[in-house]
Amino acid sequence: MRSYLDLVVPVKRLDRAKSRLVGAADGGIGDRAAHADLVVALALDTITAAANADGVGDVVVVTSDAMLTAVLRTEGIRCVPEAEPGLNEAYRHGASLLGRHVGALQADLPALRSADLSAAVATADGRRAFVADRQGTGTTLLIGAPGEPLDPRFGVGSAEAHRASGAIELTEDWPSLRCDVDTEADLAIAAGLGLGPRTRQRFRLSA
Ligand SMILES: Nc1nc2c(ncn2[C@@H]2O[C@H](COP(=O)(O)OP(=O)(O)OP(=O)(O)O)[C@@H](O)[C@H]2O)c(=O)[nH]1
Ligand SMILES: C=C(OP(=O)(O)O)C(=O)O
Repeated sequence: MRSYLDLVVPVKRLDRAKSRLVGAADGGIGDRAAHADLVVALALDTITAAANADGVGDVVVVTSDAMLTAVLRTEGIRCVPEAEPGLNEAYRHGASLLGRHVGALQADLPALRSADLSAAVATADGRRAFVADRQGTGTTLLIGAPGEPLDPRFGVGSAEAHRASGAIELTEDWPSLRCDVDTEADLAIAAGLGLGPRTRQRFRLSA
């Protein structure tokens, strides 16, 4: 019987997160509250789709942001503070709190469809595996092998780093799982795929 995959989703403090998206929120540039709301919306749409995916068990968000923690907890989402700063540190900390089969999911996938994530989990089939972002250089999902350390290698060039770590690259066409949003252009592409409801409300469509 295949085990459920528990997921760690990290989110930076809202005043520092998604700096390349400043100005994309409905309030435009200079509206820090609107930017924070957009980051929360991206995370909520990602986490909601992830939590509803077949094959996914628990989801834990690692963040040291008090406002984000309050909002996510209202939605019934488990949050824990960072033990130390840094993205891979956040993944390792979250993984240490979960079961024996753990994955790492980026929090900026606002077009994520549960079916794409389920298909990736099923295709990995218990092997250490990853899904590259749309550009092919970054990573949106890393799945650890059951009982093995997650060993996250996120950051610039993480697709190659995960390949080098022995993770199998999952190459199927799952556009919603590959569409991380770093820039306003990425958001427009995600909008073409179909944004989750919170992000749709917050994104100031400039076109
Ligand atoms: N908890 C935690 N999450 C992080 C950290 N660094 C990045 N993340 C999260 O990891 C995901 C991918 O990071 P990036 O795409 O680089 O996002 P970002 O750093 O917020 O965006 P930029 O400021 O534009 O570089 C996002 O969901 C971030 O919130 C960190 O130090 N701690
Ligand atoms: C940290 C990463 O994300 P991004 O490219 O979105 O910064 C990554 O892909 O490893």
